[in-house]
Amino acid sequence: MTEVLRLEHVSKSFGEKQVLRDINFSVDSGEIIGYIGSNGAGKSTTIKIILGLIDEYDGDVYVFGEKAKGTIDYKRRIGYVPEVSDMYDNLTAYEYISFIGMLYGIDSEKAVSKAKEMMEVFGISDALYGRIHTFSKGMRQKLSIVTGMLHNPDILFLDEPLGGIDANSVLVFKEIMQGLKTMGKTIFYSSHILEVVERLSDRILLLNAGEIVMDGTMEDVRKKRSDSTLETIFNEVTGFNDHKELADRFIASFMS
Ligand SMILES: Nc1ncnc2c1ncn2[C@@H]1O[C@H](COP(=O)(O)OP(=O)(O)OP(=O)(O)O)[C@@H](O)[C@H]1O
Repeated sequence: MTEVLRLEHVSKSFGEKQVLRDINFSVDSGEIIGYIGSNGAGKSTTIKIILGLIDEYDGDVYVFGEKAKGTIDYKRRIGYVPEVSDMYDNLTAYEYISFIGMLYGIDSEKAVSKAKEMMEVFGISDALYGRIHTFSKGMRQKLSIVTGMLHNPDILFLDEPLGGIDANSVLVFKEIMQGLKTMGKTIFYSSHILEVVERLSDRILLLNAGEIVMDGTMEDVRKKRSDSTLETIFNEVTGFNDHKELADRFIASFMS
């Protein structure tokens, strides 16, 4: 196995607020990493640092063995499906795909024909000439998955990729992930849908308040904890067991 990603002592603050504290981990090629944590734990920030979208941070990030800061070469080998896609809404899907293809040096016709087939799989190829601002949330997300993979990346970063995606397409998506894994692709996957994370991941990294508090395979994790699902383990590790009281409080607030 070849190491494709390493974070050493990565810390990040926004103003006074420290978001990441001394993050250390490495990832080998072909691994599927489930990166989980509560809202605001710092998952997207970590991914953006790795991708070079945030460049002010402490510590070091190595991608494909090279220090990431100031380098852009590795970006061609990386795919990114962001949590919220920043698309050019006035473009048609066709135009957007051609544009993304161009950024990656893929001929426009080739990019569109590849993307059209991928869109067919997700049942949205009819929208190829539609303007993106007319797309539903799920359609946008599917287009984002298509464009994130168009250039056949070696590592794929998926930040909550299933938002708005229908149950049938989720099944297809899970099979795609398994297929990519068989091909030796590396997948770094962040999601709150723990049932999917549990099923897909070789390894779980759990981020709590900016620190990695768990790093292991599902088997390792289960051995250490008596609970059997990732959801209960997540609740336990993040010290969360008052959901009933919180729900009662929430209801009481608007009833008063
Ligand atoms: N550009 C920014 N400026 C200031 N604060 C930021 C910025 N980006 C993120 N933060 C803060 O950093 C913290 C971590 O945010 P991040 O988006 O990484 O969390 P996350 O784990 O991905 O959360 P979620 O599960 O809700 O998507 C949050 O408190 C957020 O408000």
